[in-house]
Amino acid sequence: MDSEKILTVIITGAAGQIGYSLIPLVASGQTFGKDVKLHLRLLDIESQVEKLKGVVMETQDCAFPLVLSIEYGYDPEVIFKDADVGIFVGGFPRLKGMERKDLIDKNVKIFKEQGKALNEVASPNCKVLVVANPANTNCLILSKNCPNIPKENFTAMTRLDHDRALNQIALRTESRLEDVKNVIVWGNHSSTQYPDARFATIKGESLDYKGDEDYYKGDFISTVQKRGAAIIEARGFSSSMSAANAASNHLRDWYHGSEDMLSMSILSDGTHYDIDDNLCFSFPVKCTGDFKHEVIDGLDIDDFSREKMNITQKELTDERDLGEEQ
Ligand SMILES: NC(=O)c1ccc[n+]([C@@H]2O[C@H](COP(=O)([O-])OP(=O)(O)OC[C@H]3O[C@@H](n4cnc5c(N)ncnc54)[C@H](O)[C@@H]3O)[C@@H](O)[C@H]2O)c1
Ligand SMILES: O=C(O)C[C@H](O)C(=O)O
Repeated sequence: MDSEKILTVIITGAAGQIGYSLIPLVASGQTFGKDVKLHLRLLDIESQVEKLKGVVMETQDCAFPLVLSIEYGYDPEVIFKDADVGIFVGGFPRLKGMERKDLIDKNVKIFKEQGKALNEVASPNCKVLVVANPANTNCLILSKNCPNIPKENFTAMTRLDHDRALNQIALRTESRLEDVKNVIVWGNHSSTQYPDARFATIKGESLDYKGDEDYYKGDFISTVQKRGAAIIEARGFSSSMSAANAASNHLRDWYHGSEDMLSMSILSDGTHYDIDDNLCFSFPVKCTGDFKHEVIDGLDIDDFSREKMNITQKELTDERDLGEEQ
């Protein structure tokens, strides 16, 4: 008989909006499967522990059969113990009037401290997904402070942008979402990202990119780039249901593997698409199962795309340099 599969999964920022949508996806088995039992470890800051307690009570009341135990608290060295998977949702939010630099300053401190705790107490095979913004730079900082865990175990979330791009193409071409494949989001999870529809397919046939080039080089890109801001404008809060869904999709496909071309932000090593090393950059990837992924190399990069990739690379380089000043 196979031994029971058990994962210890930590979620930071668990008292927040995304946490509230993400916990049921993970705990119900939608993320890792119905045959994987879970120890849930939930972290938030000290002032939010009472709220987190309420979230824990609700999670208990869902009576999820897969959940073996739940622990919660505000000390990363306690909560990160033996973690197999870390989902980093908690961070300092951008407040009115804050510059990007202020946001990076605040989050560098958090991700340095959490990286050190992860390094000390998590499983050395721990797999990481960073959601909290600035997600790519937070992920880079986390990994730099966590030398015991291999670099390929660190990812940041551009899956929401990827899923947004799929949806825009389905709407534009009046296709079913399940028929649209092979979009790519390059670069940063920010308004400089480059959503690239050149290789997209519908029911296995190439998208008519050339026939609608003005749209795919124009409104398509800006709609996906600005979708997060449009949701904040409409809802008064940043995306949380769709962000939690994307986090779950990212982890599901990373764990189980997928036939699809997906977008994941990973730590660059300088060998893919002339992107510098030492950045957390979103690439087209193939997930091969058991938390393994490979960059899909060899796609043609035309002048238009290179220009877009350079813009987002420059932003990531600037963010990294700002972070390193701390
Ligand atoms: N990558 C993406 O696609 C994507 C999409 C949507 C939102 N986001 C980002 O995800 C993050 C969370 O969004 P939300 O809507 O859940 O925000 P939220 O403000 O509702 O929740 C964030 C939670 O994090 C907690 N927190 C703050 N500092 C912490 C720390 N040091 N340790 C642990 N917890 C801490 C807060 O107390 C709060 O409970 C934000 O940074 C947001 O910008 C990313
Ligand atoms: O929180 C934000 O700034 C937006 C969020 O990252 C999103 O893409 O919805």
